[in-house]
Amino acid sequence: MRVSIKICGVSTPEAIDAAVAGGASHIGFVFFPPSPRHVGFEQAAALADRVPSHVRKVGVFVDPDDALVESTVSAGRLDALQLHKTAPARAAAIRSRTKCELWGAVAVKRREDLDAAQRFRGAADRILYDAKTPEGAKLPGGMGMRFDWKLLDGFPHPLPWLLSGGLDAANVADAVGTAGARMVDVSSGVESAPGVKDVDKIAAFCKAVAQC
Ligand SMILES: O=C(O)c1ccccc1NCC(=O)[C@H](O)[C@H](O)COP(=O)(O)O
Repeated sequence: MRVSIKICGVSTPEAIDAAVAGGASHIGFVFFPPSPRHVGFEQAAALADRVPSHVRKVGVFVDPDDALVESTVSAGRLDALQLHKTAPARAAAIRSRTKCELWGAVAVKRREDLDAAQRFRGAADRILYDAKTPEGAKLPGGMGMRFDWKLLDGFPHPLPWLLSGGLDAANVADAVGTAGARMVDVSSGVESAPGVKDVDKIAAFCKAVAQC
């Protein structure tokens, strides 16, 4: 069965073109100013114009307020919202208000961290399992950190889900096989420097996923 791909933290037309050429189903725009991948409203609008309609646009947020969500959904013509560090009740409210597909990010280091996924039942449409970044880290994602993929093996997922955290062309086949993922997300693993997407790495990642 085909494994779907989200290329996250895209901020240039070249990276969009590479993701689309590689067969990505989703492209992520980060709306979080401390991130090297942050895009503003006008930039998001211009990038969105470049994304063909069969590829879904995902806004990535850290516990956003309503004003930010509304402005970016409109500017980036977003199809889905990926919320980090956001309580399930708040996620449900944003989902109800925007009518966008809602993805709840679950930060994982130990097995008990997976309990958070259950709390998104009824509040989200999909779970993104991502590596938990260290206490006090500037970013809750996009840091190239992995977690133990074996934690997901046999886990009773409450919702459709995707695997994230420290993936790259060299390890994605192992990750998919170990976790049983049908969808993967990558950011720093297809970059040459923080926030700088590398079109060759995007192509290599997509090729590696296609061979899973
Ligand atoms: O990527 C960011 O800068 C970011 C900032 C704030 C919240 C989330 C962020 N990224 C979330 C993602 O979906 C990343 O793709 C995911 O964490 C995996 O990143 P990486 O380990 O670098 O592949």
